[in-house]
Amino acid sequence: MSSLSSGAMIAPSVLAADFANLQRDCEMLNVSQADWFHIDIMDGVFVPNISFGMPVLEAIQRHAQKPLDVHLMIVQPERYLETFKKLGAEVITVHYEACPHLHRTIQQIKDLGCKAGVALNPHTPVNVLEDIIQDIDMVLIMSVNPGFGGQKFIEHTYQKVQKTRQMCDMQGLNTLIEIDGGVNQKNAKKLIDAGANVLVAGNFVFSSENPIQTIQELKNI
Ligand SMILES: O=C(CO)[C@@H](O)[C@H](O)COP(=O)(O)O
Ligand SMILES: [Fe+2]
Repeated sequence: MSSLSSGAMIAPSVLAADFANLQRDCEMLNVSQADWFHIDIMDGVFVPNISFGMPVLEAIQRHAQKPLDVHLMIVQPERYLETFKKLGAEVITVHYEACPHLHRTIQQIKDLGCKAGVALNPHTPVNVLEDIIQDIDMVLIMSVNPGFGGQKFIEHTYQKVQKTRQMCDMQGLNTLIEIDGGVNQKNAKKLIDAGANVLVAGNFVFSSENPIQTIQELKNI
């Protein structure tokens, strides 16, 4: 897993790729400066949308040459952790709001040899992580309501990033902070300054004229 001394890791969200040209888009990400492939799994229950499931992930795995960062927007994610590991997940993120036994779920992810992330919806305060932060590798802060790509970035996110970074610093932790939703060139620098070190970008990358260059520009921030 790559990391940088400055700037942020970039995880383009495959949800915004052209599914009729998935191999082409995976190969584009392979040659780009992207660090991870961000994979959004939505079940139509936890979020009001269904994205894609195992067969599509299997196809992505065949072509992706970078770590798969799997964002599970599903209820009872513990049912499928092993399957996602088999399908190439290196980072598995579950939602705080979907896991009544979060500590156990995190242990299950780590026992599989994956990095464990916890995602927070926009309305969930970061202090709910106080007693789990030392056990996780990444906090994913949703900067839109989960379920759809292409939404408008929620400005309050900067404050949540700062608070999360402070919480990590106070406990001497180097936890990754990933921001997901509406990320673009305008908000990326402020997010990094606030303490983010992984930026997910879907539409900003895939709807741009030159996605490779767009990723490079985000990477240079
Ligand atoms: O998890 C989600 C949405 O629920 C995201 O990963 C989106 O797929 C990001 O897409 P953009 O907002 O960058 O278009
Ligand atoms: Fe996501």
